[in-house]
Amino acid sequence: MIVLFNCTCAVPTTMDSFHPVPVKVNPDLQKERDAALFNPVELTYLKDGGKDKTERRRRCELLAINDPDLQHKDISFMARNERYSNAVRKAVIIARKIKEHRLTNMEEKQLYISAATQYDTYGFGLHYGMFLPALSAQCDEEQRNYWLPLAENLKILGTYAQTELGHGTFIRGLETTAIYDPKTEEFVLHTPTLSALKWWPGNMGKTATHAVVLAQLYTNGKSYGLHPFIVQLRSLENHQPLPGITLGDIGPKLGFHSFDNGFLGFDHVRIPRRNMLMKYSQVSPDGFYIKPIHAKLTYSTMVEARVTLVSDIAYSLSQAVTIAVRYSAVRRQTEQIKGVKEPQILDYRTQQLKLFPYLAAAYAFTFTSFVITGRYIEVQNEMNDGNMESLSELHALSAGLKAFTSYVGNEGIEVCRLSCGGHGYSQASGFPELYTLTAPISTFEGENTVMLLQTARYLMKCATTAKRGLELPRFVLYLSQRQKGQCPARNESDLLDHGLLSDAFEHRARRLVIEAAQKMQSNIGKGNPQHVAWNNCHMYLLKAASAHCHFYVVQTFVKYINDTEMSDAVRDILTSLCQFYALHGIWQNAGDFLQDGYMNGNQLDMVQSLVGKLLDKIRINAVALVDAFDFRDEILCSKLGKYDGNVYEAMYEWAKNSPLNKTEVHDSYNKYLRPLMQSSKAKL
Ligand SMILES: CCCCCCCC/C=C\CCC/C=C/C(=O)SCCNC(=O)CCNC(=O)[C@H](O)C(C)(C)COP(=O)(O)OP(=O)(O)OC[C@H]1O[C@@H](n2cnc3c(N)ncnc32)[C@H](O)[C@@H]1OP(=O)(O)O
Ligand SMILES: Cc1cc2nc3c(=O)[nH]c(=O)nc-3n(C[C@H](O)[C@H](O)[C@H](O)COP(=O)(O)OP(=O)(O)OC[C@H]3O[C@@H](n4cnc5c(N)ncnc54)[C@H](O)[C@@H]3O)c2cc1C
Repeated sequence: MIVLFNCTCAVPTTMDSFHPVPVKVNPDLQKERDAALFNPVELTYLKDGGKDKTERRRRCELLAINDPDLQHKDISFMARNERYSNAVRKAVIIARKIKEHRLTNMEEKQLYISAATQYDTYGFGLHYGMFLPALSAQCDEEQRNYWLPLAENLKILGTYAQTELGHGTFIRGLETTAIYDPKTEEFVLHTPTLSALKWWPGNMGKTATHAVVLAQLYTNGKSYGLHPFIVQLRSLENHQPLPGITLGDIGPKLGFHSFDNGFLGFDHVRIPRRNMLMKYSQVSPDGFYIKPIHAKLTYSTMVEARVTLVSDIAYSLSQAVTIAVRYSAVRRQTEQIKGVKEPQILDYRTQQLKLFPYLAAAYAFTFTSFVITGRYIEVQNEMNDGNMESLSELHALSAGLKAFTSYVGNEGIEVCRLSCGGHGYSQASGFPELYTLTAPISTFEGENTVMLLQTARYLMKCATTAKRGLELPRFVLYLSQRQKGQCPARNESDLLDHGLLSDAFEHRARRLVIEAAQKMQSNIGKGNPQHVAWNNCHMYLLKAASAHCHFYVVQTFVKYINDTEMSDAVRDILTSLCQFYALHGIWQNAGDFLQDGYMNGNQLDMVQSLVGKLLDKIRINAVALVDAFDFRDEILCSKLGKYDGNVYEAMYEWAKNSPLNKTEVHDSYNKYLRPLMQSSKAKL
């Protein structure tokens, strides 16, 4: 009874509709599309950066979606071994097809990969996501010329091995050592304790042949801290671990079932001196150490990854709201008037209050990801010219935004799942994979609390700089400006003003940053050492960092609408969405706006009333807003979020494919149930 589930044949698509023309669209969904006040394709073009970019994206996605070699049964029906094997099989095909389709541009490659992997992890995720970036960023020219062609042509497969069993956050505490031996001009890599085993790196358990390993460098008897080394882990002949190397898979996890997160131990493994990545720091043949121009350049791979994760979260949250909004438009529940059709659940205010904040956040985070990616490229160019001035700023911004957006994203995906009732719990909904793929973003690439505290650390320094009247970078300039007294809103229409809303978030961020700085000062004033004062002030610091990020997102949303050309209809709906994002944020954090008297009870009443009124405006356009994300069914992988809205038919077809339905009578009947029931003497 098993059928190949993902084999949806491509039906010709028109320019405006990326979706195959369905035989029958659920009438409720059609009604929503007909009633929308803007054309979603215009918003799609805007989000993609232009009509030609949308067309290019669609072409890349269709190349993968229509490829018979990439089809397989639904991963929900696969056991872990099969899933791992399928992910590796697909990764190999993807690599071949990228060449065949001549996809040389990085963006096109990524689009193709993400369409080909659908809602599973990519079998070479760490190779492309961290190994190659680490080599690009940390190799000197000679090393680049040697290693990059090998890695780019998949002659070697890599991972990024930093975290250990005993330490993930506190990387200065990592225990793996790399001791230089000038006699042989080699480093000796060693795992001195159980807690020093590398633990977690993706694709390390079974796939990788090489790793960028982060280890404590010792030369001439002195310790110089964490440095990156490229190490061969497995034979290129038979894939066996090399002598002195212990490798394995760390076992099943909450999700990431297709991924071989691994462990790795070294027993005095020797590597050539030039396997230390030497762009920023070097060890000469006689063991002389040359230090980098900035102490934290070793950490740059993580900064790049955190920037990427903001886009990843925006993408996942957009998928979640697409599923939940479409489903809420076709699902009807609870008769209100006897004999009259039950309402669409999307009409319930509570449903709107669950979904629309995350719909707005999905757009807000998408625009934020554009800005932070742009800033990353600028700073990268400065750094390539030897100017490290903005590295701290980029670290603070990327760490904070990765944490802020992933908290909201994880929470949003779970709320979307809950909003779909029982069906949200089925694998058919797509939510279990979406949730478990996105959940660890709050942990990896820097645990979220720790990341927000890094942002707070930077903000505390800025608060001191501002107090001294010295210049601050653009994104924290507001800290040197004076508080503006009370919120000037007199009526609801004032509260819809984007400038006023952005000012409110600015005021809150500045107040909370200054408050945290004062708390730190008074704690230190009481004689506490810095680290004790820091711990005592965690609750203020976390709030300050979070408020700063929230302000950054609101400000970015406002600026995007002000600075971007768009039709009046699209501007109108994005304006409402931005107002809603900001007003809902004020309503949810009312205490912060009331605490210092910036807003009063009357203004808060108006905020709440506007949140209610904006629900109506978004309600009419909700389906069009999620259609504008432009996810094909093959990418969304959800029976609840199907473009045609024929949810029940799809769920029934999907359930029939469950492996338990292969036979009418399951083996366990003859093995267990029959003996139990037939041996029983008990009378009915
Ligand atoms: C990810 C995209 C891949 C896409 C592929 C998709 C498929 C694959 C799917 C999933 C892939 C998952 C991949 C996951 C990988 C990982 O998780 S890799 C491991 C990540 N680990 C971490 O992020 C560790 C977090 N910890 C740290 O970064 C640090 O320990 C720390 C918390 C920042 C503290 O560092 P340290 O103790 O050294 O520093 P401090 O004393 O606190 O601070 C000293 C000063 O340095 C500044 N600083 C810290 N970090 C940076 C940085 N990165 N850049 C610049 N400056 C930095 C810090 O603020 C201090 O500054 P100050 O002295 O001026 O105040
Ligand atoms: C799916 C997945 C994939 C991964 N892939 C990789 C990979 O490819 N390569 C790799 O090297 N690593 C990888 N990791 C590891 C990951 O980077 C770490 O788990 C992460 O950095 C968090 O570190 P930790 O586990 O030590 O958490 P811990 O630091 O032990 O966190 C536990 C708790 O302690 C709190 N805490 C810790 N320090 C502080 C502090 N200073 N102040 C306040 N609170 C604190 C945290 O907030 C948290 O609540 C992966 C992890 C996962 C889950």
